[in-house]
Amino acid sequence: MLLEGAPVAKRIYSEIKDQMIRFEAKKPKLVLYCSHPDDSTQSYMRSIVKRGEKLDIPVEVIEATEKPFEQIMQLNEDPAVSGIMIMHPLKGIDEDIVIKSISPLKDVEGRGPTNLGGIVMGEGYYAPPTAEAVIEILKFYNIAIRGKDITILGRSTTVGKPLSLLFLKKGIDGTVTVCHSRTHGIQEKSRAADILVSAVGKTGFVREDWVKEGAVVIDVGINLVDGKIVGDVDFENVKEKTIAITPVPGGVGTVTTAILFRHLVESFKRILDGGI
Ligand SMILES: NC(=O)C1=CN([C@@H]2O[C@H](COP(=O)(O)OP(=O)(O)OC[C@H]3O[C@@H](n4cnc5c(N)ncnc54)[C@H](OP(=O)(O)O)[C@@H]3O)[C@@H](O)[C@H]2O)C=CC1
Ligand SMILES: Nc1nc(=O)c2c([nH]1)NC[C@@H]1CN(c3ccc(C(=O)N[C@@H](CCC(=O)O)C(=O)O)cc3)C=[N+]21
Repeated sequence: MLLEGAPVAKRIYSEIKDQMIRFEAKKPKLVLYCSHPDDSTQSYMRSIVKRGEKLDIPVEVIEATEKPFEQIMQLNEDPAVSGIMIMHPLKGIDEDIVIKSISPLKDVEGRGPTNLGGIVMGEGYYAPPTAEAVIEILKFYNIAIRGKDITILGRSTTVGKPLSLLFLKKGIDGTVTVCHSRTHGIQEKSRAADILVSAVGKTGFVREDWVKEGAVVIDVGINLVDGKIVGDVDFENVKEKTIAITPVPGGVGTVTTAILFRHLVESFKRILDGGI
């Protein structure tokens, strides 16, 4: 089975549109905060702006000045702003400090300590959209997670590490192994998985002999080869061994942006309900 992201994203966008109708004239706004964005960041920002246009949700791009802290404080206090995305990399500015200064309510990418820490505790926090997208795809296609052996390749703060915690949550109930560049026996650990997730950022990283017969493979990687997007998984060979696999493009990435907008609408609702 091909685990396409489009139907998953479509359902999320339709839920967002339903909620927007209930808000009537009021609208959430997303701010993309950037400093000298590189090509990949610019293209991602363009795709978010476009999606905002389709959903009739304003997306504003704000460039960093020499006083980033004051800018963020202003955005935190502005009731018209529902979500803030700190575009990575933030050139010439300490990105960590800026991330820590966003209000947790508006941290729709779940990058700050409150939201990241919140995943350890449970509900009510924003998980990084990419990590959440992986779980969303598995649930959409009714792939059982409970009690399964899951191997995650990659331990970044935006994907691998938070995803391991989402899989561990009570009610999701996966058993997780997280691998990284210092892991011994990564091939065996991959082969042991019922569900294998690759978030490494290397083309052809996951080969056929790394995958158990009948496994589910989720490819988070986005790598540019000759101007084309490819994942981490040697798709053509690996797919024969799997019962389900995500394509790249058209898989996890498609759902990631939808989750981002879902968080934005949630933040908008919370701010409406409770004030900032
Ligand atoms: N689909 C989507 O929406 C998104 C896709 N991505 C893509 O996912 C991929 C991962 O992104 P991100 O997590 O930010 O990347 P990072 O570069 O932050 O992390 C990569 C991880 O892979 C590990 N790794 C690198 N080389 C090896 C190796 N040879 N063996 C084992 N582990 C290795 C690193 O280990 P160590 O920690 O030891 O260095 C690290 O934990 C990228 O291709 C990125 O473009 C990212 C975000 C969103
Ligand atoms: N705060 C922050 N969050 C990010 O998530 C972030 C960032 N900064 N800075 C830049 C990088 C780059 N990035 C990409 C996302 C999608 C595609 C991409 O190509 N997406 C395909 C879909 C890919 C697929 O379907 O799998 C598309 O939009 O058509 C590329 C690059 C996010 N980034």
